[in-house]
Amino acid sequence: MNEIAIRTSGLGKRYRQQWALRGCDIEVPAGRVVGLVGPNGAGKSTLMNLVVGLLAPTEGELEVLGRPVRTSTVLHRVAYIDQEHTLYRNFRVREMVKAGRKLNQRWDDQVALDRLAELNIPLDSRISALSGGQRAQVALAVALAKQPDLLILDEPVASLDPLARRELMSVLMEAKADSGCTVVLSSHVVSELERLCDHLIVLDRGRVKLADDIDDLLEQHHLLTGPAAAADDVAGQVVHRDDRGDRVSLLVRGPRPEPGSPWDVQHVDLETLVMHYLTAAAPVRPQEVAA
Ligand SMILES: Nc1ncnc2c1ncn2[C@@H]1O[C@H](COP(=O)(O)OP(=O)(O)OP(=O)(O)O)[C@@H](O)[C@H]1O
Repeated sequence: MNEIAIRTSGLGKRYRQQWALRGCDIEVPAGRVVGLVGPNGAGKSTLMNLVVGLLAPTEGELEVLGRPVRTSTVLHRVAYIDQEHTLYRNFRVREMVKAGRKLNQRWDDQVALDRLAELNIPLDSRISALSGGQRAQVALAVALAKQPDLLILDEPVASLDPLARRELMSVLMEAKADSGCTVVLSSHVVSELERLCDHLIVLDRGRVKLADDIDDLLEQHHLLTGPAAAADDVAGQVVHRDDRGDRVSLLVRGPRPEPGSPWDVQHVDLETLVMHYLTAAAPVRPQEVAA
């Protein structure tokens, strides 16, 4: 299947004078588990809110599951869990399930009820009386009962303790394996997502720094250490450079140096890769200078 779950072209969102997201070009193949990473204020929530139709773009194009978001019925194929876990706190769990049934065309009661039973969450409990981990699990059960083709989770584990995090992630991955839907998860922390995701988007100050399948990213990047005098001859894009006297360390996107070159070549792990992209100087684009 070659369907594209999310495609954006020149996508931008501005709040008054400030661009929260700009020049965003991404293409996420269907079926991926996508990690959306970046520091505070990078634009992660803004991008997610655009994808689920809660915000309208200021500029650019956005297609979700092959359709423009706001002009089609695509949104009933999308489920979204925000940082507050999108629940009515005065409702009982049973009432959340009932509301889901009423509001969603593709709703499957059994999906929600089976998951809640597996997690021992009583249907009579008030949402406000549940622990943070249980609330997150109810939100996930409700989202999965929508039978979405695209599931978006904005920092789903940020407020959870380590055990609740692990449990939520394991339920999520099990559900993903069952349904094959595309999942997008945001976090500040790469290590939190690394084991789960096969596609990565790195945002910083409203710009996409990196967007690709993780295997390809790790294949294409190398850490080189060698003589500073040879740095200008390295093939590929130097993402990050660290000078230490007459020696230099480079993170390079491109071909591996030939055997016999003066470079010591090492693989790069995902956390180091992202850190180097986030600390690399932001490129200045002509429209930013003019704006
Ligand atoms: N409703 C709003 N009005 C004005 N500015 C906003 C609004 N929402 C977000 N912003 C600004 O847009 C930028 C991107 O914010 P966004 O919430 O998308 O980032 P984020 O990566 O999700 O951050 P965090 O990790 O802190 O949640 C920030 O500078 C933020 O202050």
